[in-house]
Amino acid sequence: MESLKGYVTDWWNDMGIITSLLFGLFGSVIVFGIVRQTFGKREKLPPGPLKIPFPLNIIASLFSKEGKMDMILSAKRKYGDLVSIEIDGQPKILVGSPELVRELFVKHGDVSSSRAASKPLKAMINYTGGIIFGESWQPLRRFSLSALRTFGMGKRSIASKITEEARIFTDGLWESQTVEGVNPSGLLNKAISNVICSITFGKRFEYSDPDYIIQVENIKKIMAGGNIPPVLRIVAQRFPVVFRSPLSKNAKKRLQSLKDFIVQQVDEHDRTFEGDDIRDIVDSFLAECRRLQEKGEQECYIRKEDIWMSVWELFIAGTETTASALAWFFLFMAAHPDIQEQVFKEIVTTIGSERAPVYDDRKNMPYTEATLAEVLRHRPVAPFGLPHVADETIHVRDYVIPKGSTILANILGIHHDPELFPEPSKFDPNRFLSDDGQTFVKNDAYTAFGLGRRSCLGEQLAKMEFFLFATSVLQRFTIRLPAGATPDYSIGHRMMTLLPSDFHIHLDKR
Ligand code: HEM
Repeated sequence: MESLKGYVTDWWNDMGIITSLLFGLFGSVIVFGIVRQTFGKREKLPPGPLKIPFPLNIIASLFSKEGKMDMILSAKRKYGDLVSIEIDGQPKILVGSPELVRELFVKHGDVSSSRAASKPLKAMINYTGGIIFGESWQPLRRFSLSALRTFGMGKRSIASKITEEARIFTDGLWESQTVEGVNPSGLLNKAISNVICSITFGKRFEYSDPDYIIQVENIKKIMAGGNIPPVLRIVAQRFPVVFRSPLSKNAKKRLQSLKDFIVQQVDEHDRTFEGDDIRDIVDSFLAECRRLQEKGEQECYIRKEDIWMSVWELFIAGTETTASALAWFFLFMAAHPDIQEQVFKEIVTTIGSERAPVYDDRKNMPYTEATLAEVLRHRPVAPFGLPHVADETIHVRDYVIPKGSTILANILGIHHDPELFPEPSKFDPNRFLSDDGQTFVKNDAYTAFGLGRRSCLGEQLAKMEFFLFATSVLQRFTIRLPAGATPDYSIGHRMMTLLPSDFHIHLDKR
């Protein structure tokens, strides 16, 4: 018995020494880590607000008074130009200076240009991405850019279609006006979607067409987050099965309806396809599919059954952005009659009051061009661009951006940085004009269309639409706010676009 006791005591003593050693070693590692983190030059994540772990972040989001936009703007002020932050339960890196955006998206463009296809869309409608979110984005982007040039951007033919759409829109606006004025947003969405329809499907739809109304509404709802409440989005990051549950039923119905509409157009094009008469972008895709098929499957970066995803992305990227830019333009013009008059003066001297505007007119209209740039400076409608994903770990300044991180350009923060744009809250087109007011002057910090190899594919088209719609309306009407109303610059709830809260304007014939 005595010997057993002695054995246990010895063993305990021995273990005590080993345990002490282990504890000592463990403690040293921690102390070393703290010292190294505090004093050593060490790679670290960019600073940012405290990350609240799941599921506490759901509770925090329910009680948070700060909107998403405010949270992001205040993060730049508090933590600087490179911030790590969680949005809807997902970690992101926010890039808040034009130099850093260039460094990351241009200099490190070879490892920062991927995007990740949306999990909800994959789960709900088997969407794996096209030009924007597909894995074969490089050849698809090259091909789409050339197709867009052929059927849209910079071409006189599409310019005249845009001007015609702008006329129909302006008439519609005038006819819809009541004593309370008119909210331009609904008609704008229909008109701008029609421009994409003209380019992709070779036809436009009547604003009263019930099927078209459903699709415009679908795009609007999808852009607003597909009816999925923010809390559910946080949960779904952990449990993607939510996207297959009855909770997502409405969202899925909308997504499927838009998919069916596009697939139907593609099938119709396929049935009537003639190789020597390429009518629009869908025909261009079909012709490319056939060419690739003849060359053999391996090189096939687009298949007929995938075309809908690229067309879908053109609608998603090209409708609400441009429609919101124009909505902000109307609001700013109504709120600043003096600026509106200066734009009108330029319209009268350059275009006159009879001839319809053409895109070339902008070259002689620096004040108008400056006003349009100032709208997108003040309210960049794609405030964080589209998410990029780091393919490799990226070292930038003293920080590290780990492989797989989602990176967003904080365009809104850049455009409201007083160092880059003095008095950023002031709407002032003069910041884009030379001292004599005769020349439009670029500003390198202006990043409304993004930078680098994933910058906006539709920039030229968007600029054409913006100019032609804005001048077509102001040529015929004065815009004003309803009597007694003050301009509301607050931002309507959206995921990726920055659109004004609902507002009314009054039109008076010139
Ligand atoms: C005022 C209107 C618009 C603005 C401010 C705008 C802005 C942007 C921005 C900031 C990006 C993301 C850049 C990045 O990720 O680094 C983007 C991407 C894109 N935009 Fe636009 N956009 C507008 C209109 C349009 C239109 C009309 C089209 C239609 C054809 C379009 C098609 C695209 C596409 C396809 C992409 C993705 C490019 C890629 O992933 O490679 N955009 N846009």
